[in-house]
This record gives sequence, C-alpha cells and structure tokens, in this order.
Amino acid sequence: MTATPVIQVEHLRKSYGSTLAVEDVSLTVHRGEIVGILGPNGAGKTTTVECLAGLRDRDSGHVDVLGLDPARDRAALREVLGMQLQESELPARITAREAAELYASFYADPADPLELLDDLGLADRRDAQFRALSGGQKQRLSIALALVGNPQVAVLDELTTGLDPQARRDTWDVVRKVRDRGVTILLVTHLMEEAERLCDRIVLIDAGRVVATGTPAELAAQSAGEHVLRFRSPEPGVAAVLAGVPGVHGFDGPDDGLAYEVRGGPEVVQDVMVALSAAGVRANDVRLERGTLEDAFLTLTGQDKPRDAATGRRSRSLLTRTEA
Ligand SMILES: Nc1ncnc2c1ncn2[C@@H]1O[C@H](COP(=O)(O)OP(=O)(O)OP(=O)(O)O)[C@@H](O)[C@H]1O
Repeated sequence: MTATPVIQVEHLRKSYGSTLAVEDVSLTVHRGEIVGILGPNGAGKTTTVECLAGLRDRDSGHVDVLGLDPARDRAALREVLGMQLQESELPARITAREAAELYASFYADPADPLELLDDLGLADRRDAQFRALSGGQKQRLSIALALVGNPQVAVLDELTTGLDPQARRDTWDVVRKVRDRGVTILLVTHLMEEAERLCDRIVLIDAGRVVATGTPAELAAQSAGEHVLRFRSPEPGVAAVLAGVPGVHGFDGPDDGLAYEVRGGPEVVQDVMVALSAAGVRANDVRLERGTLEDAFLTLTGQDKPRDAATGRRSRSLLTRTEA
C-alpha cells in the first residue's frame, strides 16, 4: 500500500437548519485502503460521505478527493468516485443487465456492464428483474452500479444492513475483490463486525466528531478495559511470582486450588510468562482476553455513559486519543 492520499477531509462541518449533523470531521484515505466510517445512528456518517461525494454542500472545512473539490468539481468527481446509496431502490421490473447498462451509459469510460455483473456473482441473474433478486443479490447489484463508471474510489453506505450472516460474508468477499481491482473503498457502517473484518482502518465518529482513528486492533487496544490473563497451575509460589511482576495490576486465585486470573496492561502475558518461567513454575490452559473493538466503540463513543440532558452530548474523556 502506498501512502498517496486519495481522500483528504479537514474540519468538515455541515448543518441541516438547526441540526448540526457534522461538527468537525477530519480524515485521510490512502490509495488501496478499505477505510470504515463507524459510528452509532445519527453520528453524521452519511452526511460526511455525501459531502465528499459532492451530493451535499458543506458549511465549512476542506475536502479533496483525487485533487478535486466535490463542491466545485462535481462533474469530474462523478467520473472517478462511485457511490452506493443507502437505499438504492430500482424500478421493480428493471433487470440487472438493463440497470447496469443504463448506469454505464452515464459515464464517459464505463466498465463492461455484463463483465461486472459476472465478477460480482450475478452471471446467472443478469436477466432477473430487480424485484426477484434476493437481498444479497440486490446489494451486489448496487455495488455493481457504484463500480460501473470504473471509479478509483467507491463509497459504500450500509452495505450489508438487512442481510443474513452468509449473505453478509459473501458481500464482504465481493468488497475485498473490488479492492483487489485497485479501487479505494470508503465504507459507512454501524456494524462492529463488518468494520473489524473488512477495514484496514476505521474512523470512529460520534455526534458529528471523529473520536478515534486506527486499525481495528489499535482501536480495540484503546478500550479502557484491561487485558485479562487466565491460567491454571498446581504449583505453589505462583502468587508470590505474580506479586513481583511490575505490569500486573491485580490478580485473583488460586480458585479451585488451580485457576488464576491476572489483570494488567498489553504486556501482561509476556511479563507473567517470563516471570513464571524464570521461577520454574509451569502454567497450563493460558488464555488472554483482550479489549474488543466493541469495548472501544462503547468507551470512545461514550455509549456506556449517559448523555448530557442539555446538550445531548456524551462525556468525551477519551477525545485526546483522536488522531489529528
Ligand atoms: N436531510 C436532512 N435534514 C435534516 N436533518 C438531517 C438530514 N439528514 C440527516 N439529518 C440529521 O443529521 C444527523 C446526522 O445524520 P446522518 O444520516 O449523517 O448520520 P448517520 O451516522 O449516517 O446515521 P445512520 O447510521 O442512522 O444513517 C442526524 O441527527 C440526522 O437526523
């Protein structure tokens, strides 16, 4: 992956009347990345991508997509950015082939619509009417329509909402294949698992602001939850060893004469295993429970904290973790 920025957003702000939908969003997407915009309902995700796709005018801030300003260069942007809309309803009787050919006709240099349908696993559904497609097939068609202009960037919004788990996984495979064709992908989602499985990096948005940016693993590591190490050992002297390990915040055990639970920072496994081994103590059934992306989401969006009654906003004690 090279470090060429394809999308650069700085201090984006957008209101609808008195509703401040996006207060301050900055983000960067590099070529070849799958970047997820993750956040709870109403966080401002769709508004953000609509501003950078040129579908809405921003109030202020700077947006650059492949050297274009979406507010000024709409026509040029349409040729390089494909947008899958949140609810891309097509006429019930249009066939997949007709839809793909129609959308291809909007572009100067479109992909071959039939080849694209084949690539997205719709070869045998080309002549099926839209109303006869399954939920997963409709989503794959809407991805095809977002890609038919041969864009360099695709924006996929709530890609798998309403799909069953298998159709969701199939759709993720399709997105990976699209990336492998060289398309940079910006994905809007409120599904933790989707962000975790699919995205190289995540921009976590809450109440119109970016609250954290990083890989799924980096965000998970930011969760306030401690790492918990569990193991079993029949040997005496374990407690004395644990008490002497600097990275250990606390421990319980032995339960049942065997089981220990040790709490500590990210290095806790290594520190404890080295100390036990140095003391000649054997440990069995070693398990580590890490903070998950879900922990990070709840902590960073403050969903574990009540909203302020006056402002509707939640406490943001972790805002300092936000990447500029
Ligand atoms: N066209 C509009 N007119 C007025 N308010 C709007 C409009 N679109 C969105 N909003 C409001 O702006 C805020 C952000 O909405 P937005 O759709 O960008 O959030 P989102 O994170 O995409 O949410 P969701 O996951 O529910 O789609 C919400 O309070 C929403 O009600």
